[in-house]
Amino acid sequence: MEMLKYICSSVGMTTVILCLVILLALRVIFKARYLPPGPWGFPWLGMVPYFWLVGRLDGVQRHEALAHLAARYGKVFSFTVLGKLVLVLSNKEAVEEVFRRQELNDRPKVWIKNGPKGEGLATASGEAWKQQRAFTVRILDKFGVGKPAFEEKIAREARSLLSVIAKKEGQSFDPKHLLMLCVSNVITELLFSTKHEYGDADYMKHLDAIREITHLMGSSGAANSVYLLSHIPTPSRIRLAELLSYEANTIEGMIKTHLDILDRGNLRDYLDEYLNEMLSTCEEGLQSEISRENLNRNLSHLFLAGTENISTTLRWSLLFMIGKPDVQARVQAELDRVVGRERLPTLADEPSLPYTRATMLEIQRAASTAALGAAHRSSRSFSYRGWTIPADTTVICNVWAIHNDPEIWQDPAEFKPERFLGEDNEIIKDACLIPFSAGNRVCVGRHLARMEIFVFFSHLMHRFHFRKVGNSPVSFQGHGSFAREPLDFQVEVTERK
Ligand code: HEM
Repeated sequence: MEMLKYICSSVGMTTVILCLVILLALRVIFKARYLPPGPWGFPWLGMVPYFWLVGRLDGVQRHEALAHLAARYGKVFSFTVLGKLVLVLSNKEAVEEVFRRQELNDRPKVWIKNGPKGEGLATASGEAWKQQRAFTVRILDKFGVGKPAFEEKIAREARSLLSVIAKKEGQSFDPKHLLMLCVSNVITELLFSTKHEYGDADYMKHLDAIREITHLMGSSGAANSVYLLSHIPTPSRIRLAELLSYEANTIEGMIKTHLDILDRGNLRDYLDEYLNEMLSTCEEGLQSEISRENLNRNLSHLFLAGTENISTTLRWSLLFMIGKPDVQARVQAELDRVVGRERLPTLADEPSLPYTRATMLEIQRAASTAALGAAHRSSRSFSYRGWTIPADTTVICNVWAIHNDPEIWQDPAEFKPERFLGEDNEIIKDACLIPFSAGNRVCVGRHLARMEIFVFFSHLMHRFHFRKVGNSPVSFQGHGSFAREPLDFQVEVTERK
């Protein structure tokens, strides 16, 4: 009784609160001893105010802010955001080692209120991810994606692009939509056996929606992984849900058409293969994650990733070429010497084109289109370099920081293809390049991406000379961390004879 009275008195209450605060502080300090170093941040909010302030006041992008923190706290550091622990890897070896671990195979849970249901390959975790990944790798392999036989499909698109650009001689134009369309035709043919014409205004709107989805996904970021916050109807979240529903409905239309005419003896594309697999597991009475529920999102992720990342890399490539005319001239001189003017370049020429290859590697380094990769989540606690990383930690690979690390690259802000060439003009194989991330969830489309970048870039350089419009200097400023893209720009072309 006396004890209770003491606790209720103001002195007692202050003592109890003080003890609780000390215990809490000790717990935080004790836990932090086992974590990689990092900034403390505010209670619960963690580093949110910091990112918000440097973003709003100084225009610093998320990947740049994380690179500044890495310079201070180390290439493996941690902090909290909205009560969640975040581990940031800014070192290639660390990414390769950590992302190889089974407990890092998951993605953070993301809630999009009123968004489409189901889990696609890029966002799924656990068994849903494992099965969809294995299925996708098998089907891409079956269709020869990334293998020499697939080259002609890409080259056909590249030739169509060349004829459209040839008509633009004498005018300035923004290459964004043209590049998106030719790249998207490669992936839509693979997924749905469909293609689109260059003048198709409705499809252009669809491609613009895809770009907007990518940017809104990136900007809504961490808040979408906190259930209560993700349900606050901000204008960008409402817009994102609208766009995702529109996109899911478009894909649903394709699924229905495919189902109506499905011929299980003649599977034409990825969607046919998926439907066939679904029906087979159903007939055998097996439980599977290759399901009607996941199909729509799976197609969406492949379409989105297969269109946005490559077309953005190609936009960067044209920007670097108009900003660095000397590099463009050297690429063209090499193409002329090795390929000649009578035919277009092919993949078989690639080994004999070291400067062109080095230029493509430098484009990928300097562009870092997937600047922060895609976040992983630890499903269990794990030890790494003596630290104990708890379950439910978000783990990020800062691709941009690795590609701009002054300890690895001399003058990282400079565009210099030579950095990828050895003394005998051979490509330096073990360069610290990681555009597709690493480990078990490494980009599933990387072979296709490398092939497309070579075919489209070499065709464009072989056929046209690209130059900037006007006298102002070309800006290599990028924006966005989820899909880092250049600011809009215009080009002019001259056909090379
Ligand atoms: C320049 C082009 C590309 C870049 C820079 C790129 C980059 C990346 C990165 C950094 C990741 C995250 C890997 C991780 O979680 O650690 C990723 C995942 C992914 N990419 Fe790509 N990508 C490109 C092209 C493509 C293409 C053409 C496709 C479609 C075939 C594709 C489909 C995917 C998918 C589905 C995932 C999720 C894989 C998973 O979660 O298991 N990407 N990509």
